[in-house]
Parts: sequence; C-alpha cells; structure tokens
Amino acid sequence: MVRIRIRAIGKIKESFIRDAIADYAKRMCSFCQVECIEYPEAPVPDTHPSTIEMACVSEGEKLCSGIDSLDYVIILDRTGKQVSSEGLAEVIRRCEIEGPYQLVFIIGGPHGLSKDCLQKGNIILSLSAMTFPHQIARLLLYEQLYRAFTIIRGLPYHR
Ligand SMILES: C[S@@+](CC[C@H](N)C(=O)[O-])C[C@H]1O[C@@H](n2cnc3c(N)ncnc32)[C@H](O)[C@@H]1O
Repeated sequence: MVRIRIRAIGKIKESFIRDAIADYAKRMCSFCQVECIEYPEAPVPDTHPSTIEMACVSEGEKLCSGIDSLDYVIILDRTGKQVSSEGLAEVIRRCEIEGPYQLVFIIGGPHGLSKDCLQKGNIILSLSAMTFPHQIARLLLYEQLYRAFTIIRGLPYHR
C-alpha cells in the first residue's frame, strides 16, 4: 500500500476544515496510509522582508529534513505545474506499481516556501494560479488525493 506523508507548516485551526480533512483521510484509509506531520510556524517578529525570508528558510529546512532520497517529493506552490486530477492519479498509480512507495507532499506556511525548499522536490505542483491559505491548500490536497484513488480504482466519485 502506498504511503503518503504530508509535511505542513502550522496547525489547522478551523474545526470545519479539520473535520473535512479527517473525513477525506478516513475515506482514503483503505487505499493508502496517509499521515500529516505538522511543523510549527517560525516566529516573524516584524514585517521586514529579510525577517520573513529567514522564517521561510527555517521552515523550509524543517519541512525538507530527513526526506529519504527514494521518496517522491511533491511541493505545493502556486507557481508550480498545474496537472489534472487524472494526471495526479497517474503519478500515484505509477508509485503503486513501480514505487517509490512513499510520496511526500510539502505545504508551506503563511509566507510560503523558500527557494531552497522549492528545489528539493521531484515536482512543484500548483493547485491553481490563485493563492490559498495553507489550511485550504491542505484540504484541497486531501480531496484531490481521495479523488485520485477513486479514479485509479474506477469508483463513481470523479465526474
Ligand atoms: C498562504 S500560502 C503562501 C503564500 C505565499 N505568499 C506564496 O506566494 O507562496 C501557504 C501555502 O499553501 C500552499 N498553496 C497556497 N496556494 C496554492 C496553490 N494555488 N497551489 C499550490 N499550493 C498552494 C503552498 O504550499 C503555500 O506555501
């Protein structure tokens, strides 16, 4: 069974988003092992660009540390490549058949991801040209992962 690790900055504060994520995680549990590891937001004591950049670098180091070189790493960023739901399903299907069996998704915090971190992925994935709050980006990712598994298994969810 393919393992999916989501590495994300910050907690999900809104209970309705937490509930929706938990619902998709439950629906996916017979298709994959999905786990989310949350890292704390780095402190941003002022709004100077260099302070924000330092926070992004520090968060990026935590998000990318300890990733196995065999993992397939997908970094979520607005500037990345947009793929269809079928395209994401194909990436997962290939991992299920050929490996690597662990997919890692990385989601930044309120200030986004450092340049260094963006270079550590196998792909940078854009969910849209629009910017979402990290909590919504995480929920969208869970929904798209669930959708991908229903596409792979031919289940009547994706239309
Ligand atoms: C509030 S956003 C960061 C905004 C930051 N100004 C930037 O442009 O990256 C927080 C995180 O959510 C994810 N995210 C938000 N919108 C996204 C999108 N359209 N596609 C992919 N990921 C997105 C990214 O991982 C991002 O680092």
